Amino acid sequence: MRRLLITGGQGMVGRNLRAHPGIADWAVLAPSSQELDLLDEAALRDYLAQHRPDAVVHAAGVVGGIHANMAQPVHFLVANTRMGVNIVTACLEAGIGTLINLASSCIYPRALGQGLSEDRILTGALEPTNEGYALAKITTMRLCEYAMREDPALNYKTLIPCNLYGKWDKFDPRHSHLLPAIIHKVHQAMQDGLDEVEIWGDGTARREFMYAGDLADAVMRALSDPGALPESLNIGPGHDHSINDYYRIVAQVIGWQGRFIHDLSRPVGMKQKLLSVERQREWGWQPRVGLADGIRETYEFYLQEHVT
Ligand SMILES: NC(=O)C1=CN([C@@H]2O[C@H](COP(=O)(O)OP(=O)(O)OC[C@H]3O[C@@H](n4cnc5c(N)ncnc54)[C@H](OP(=O)(O)O)[C@@H]3O)[C@@H](O)[C@H]2O)C=CC1
Ligand SMILES: C[C@H]1O[C@H](OP(=O)(O)OP(=O)(O)OC[C@H]2O[C@@H](n3cnc4c(=O)[nH]c(N)nc43)[C@H](O)[C@@H]2O)[C@@H](O)[C@@H](O)C1=O
Repeated sequence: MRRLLITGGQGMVGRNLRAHPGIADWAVLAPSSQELDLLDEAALRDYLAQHRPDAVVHAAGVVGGIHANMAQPVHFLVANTRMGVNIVTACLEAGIGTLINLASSCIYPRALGQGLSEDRILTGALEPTNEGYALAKITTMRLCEYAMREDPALNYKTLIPCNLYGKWDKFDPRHSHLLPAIIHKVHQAMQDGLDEVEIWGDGTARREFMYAGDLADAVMRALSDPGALPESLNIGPGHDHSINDYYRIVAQVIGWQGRFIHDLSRPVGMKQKLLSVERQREWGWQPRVGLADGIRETYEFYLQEHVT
């Protein structure tokens, strides 16, 4: 059986990948950061030499929502750049032919708003609230492209997902992305009998969110024929909603009937970042899980894992 190393195998994306039915075709290596610290170049080299994976999915990273990114730009830039450079160079050294690298829609110029197509990366200034993280992601993506330029036999391909949510998400408000934050806030309001929930900003900014189980499906498909992938490929539903819409939809799914207020002192970040899914369509794939269903699944997970 072919061996697959999933970095970040204990994280949200990694756990969803390990739960995908197609993973049964692979012997999976999913070390935690304690077992394999990707910041430790020598340990990574030894690990690859010992375990000799046939392919690698790079889903490890220092990841968080707008608040975490703004609070720790040094950590987000340094750790993600080091991890990215280490995994790509170690894979090259170990002679691994297939690497699926995960970037993020925040690598696009902030002013574009919508129709973010893969050829527009590095055509304008980045969003300041996550610039450090975006620079790290761009560096790793470009490194993959340079590696393929030097050796066209390699498949070091980058998937660029939109914002994600799902099982194994982080719900702690210090780290969370928008959707898990809403689930936590609305659930807490319901538990505490509150009739008000606070939205950061005026709620008119827009975000594209995809269920992490769908990203796992895209990664599995990428692994099944990495040669068919372009160098970089956006992954998302191709439509977005306003922040206010997400709050309304979560409240509906959870069954909370209070009202929303806006805290205009909170950060808003990009007004819109909607991916172009033209290449994704040509690739012949699209996400399947609708927003209300995905939120329902995520809320069930939250209730099982996070509420005592
Ligand atoms: N969540 C999102 O909305 C989006 C995520 N992405 C990308 O998808 C990928 C996965 O994100 P997600 O699953 O949400 O993130 P998580 O925070 O859930 O998981 C990240 C994983 O990275 C691992 N990790 C962190 N530091 C190290 C290290 N030094 N050495 C080894 N492993 C480390 C952690 O391992 P451990 O738990 O063992 O410490 C953790 O399990 C990232 O590249 C992210 O940028 C892209 C777009 C959107
Ligand atoms: C995927 C991408 O995700 C990150 O970018 P982001 O999309 O800006 O992050 P976010 O998911 O935290 O959404 C934030 C939007 O939502 C609004 N908002 C309302 N109320 C809450 C709230 O309660 N929490 C949060 N976090 N945001 C809120 C908030 O005002 C803003 O408009 C990158 O840093 C980087 O990690 C990355 O790659």
